[in-house]
Amino acid sequence: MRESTAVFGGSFDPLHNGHLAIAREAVSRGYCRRVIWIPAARNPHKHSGPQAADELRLQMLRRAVEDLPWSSVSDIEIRRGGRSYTLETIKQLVSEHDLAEPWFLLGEDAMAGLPDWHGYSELVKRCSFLVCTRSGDSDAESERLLLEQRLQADGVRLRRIEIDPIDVSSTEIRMRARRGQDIYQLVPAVVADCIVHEALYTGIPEVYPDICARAEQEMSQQRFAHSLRVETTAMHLAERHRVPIWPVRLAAIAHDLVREWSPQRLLSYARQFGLAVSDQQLATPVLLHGLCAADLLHREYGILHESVLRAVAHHTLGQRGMDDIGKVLFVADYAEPGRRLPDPRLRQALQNADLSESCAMVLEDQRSRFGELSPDTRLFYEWLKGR
Ligand SMILES: Nc1ncnc2c1ncn2[C@@H]1O[C@H](COP(=O)(O)OP(=O)(O)O)[C@@H](O)[C@H]1O
Repeated sequence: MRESTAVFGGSFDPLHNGHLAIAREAVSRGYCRRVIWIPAARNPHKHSGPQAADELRLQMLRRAVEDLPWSSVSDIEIRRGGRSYTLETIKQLVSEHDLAEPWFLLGEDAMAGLPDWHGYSELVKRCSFLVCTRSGDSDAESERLLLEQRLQADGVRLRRIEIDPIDVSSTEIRMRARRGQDIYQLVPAVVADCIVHEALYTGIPEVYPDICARAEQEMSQQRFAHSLRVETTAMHLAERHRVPIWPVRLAAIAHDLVREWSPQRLLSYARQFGLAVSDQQLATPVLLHGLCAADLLHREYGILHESVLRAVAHHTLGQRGMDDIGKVLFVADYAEPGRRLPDPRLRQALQNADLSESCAMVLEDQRSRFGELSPDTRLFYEWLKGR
């Protein structure tokens, strides 16, 4: 059947609910019976390539559409490598799959740039274009019509699908992932799981080796060995409590990065970069080492992951509202196997407790050893106990 296949090309870095919605509309409105998703190796109109590796983008896409009988994924552009020219792709698809004239599925933002596509005049003879536009956007309507007339004069065969706008973009998802914010509302769950598991777009796996090397170089041997044990303990805890591993690893290896700085150096760093210093930290500057390490991760390594930064900043005194990554670091720092605990049963108890109970047990142990908790830590304890 002519024009029953739509080719949907894009970077899919990553695939999101907006992409899925337009493909679904194209099928449910009867324009095509199937959609072939084609992740680009490299979009020729963008300065930089995709951030996620080809294999991962492909894997996310495959998992996201595997239950949609009208969908299939092709890796021809990734296999071809280099700039992904749609003309080459269409020619190859037509010859390999005996496709009649296919549709090419496009978002509205891409429509205006069509005349600049490689081999434009040949491309428009080989496929028709299905363009998704925002319904109800009357301001843009006259501009749209002008553009359509221009394209039609060039021989472009074009159909519009009006859809309710889906306000989501891959850029937004990458930014949210970088900050460690929730993305489950914006992408299929399998895609979100993959992004979280691989720490995609966070920059964490990329900077981790440098930070680890710096920790080894700048810390005493003893302290570096402690950091490594905290990391291992934290990874076990993270696995047991289903907390993402990469942010935990980074927080653990970096938490004491500046622990051996002198009080003067900590105070002058905090002053230089305008960090808010509490009275307690002013009186005992070593308490600033978490805050300074978190600031350094952000400033020198571009880490924006909010949970990692908070976990590192507050690993010594704890914090009301601490999330799971913070709790894992807090517990691992106290209970790593190199620490001598007065009550050996604590380690055993931590095996079975949930993360909030574990933090509370650590605080109770600290109180029995060192006396009253500091005011901030008391607030943390009361919060953990639901008070
Ligand atoms: N929220 C959205 N609603 C409708 N179309 C979209 C949306 N997001 C992206 N698109 C369209 O999906 C296609 C693929 O987008 P993308 O993966 O960002 O790849 P690229 O920008 O590299 O082409 C483009 O044609 C784009 O216009």
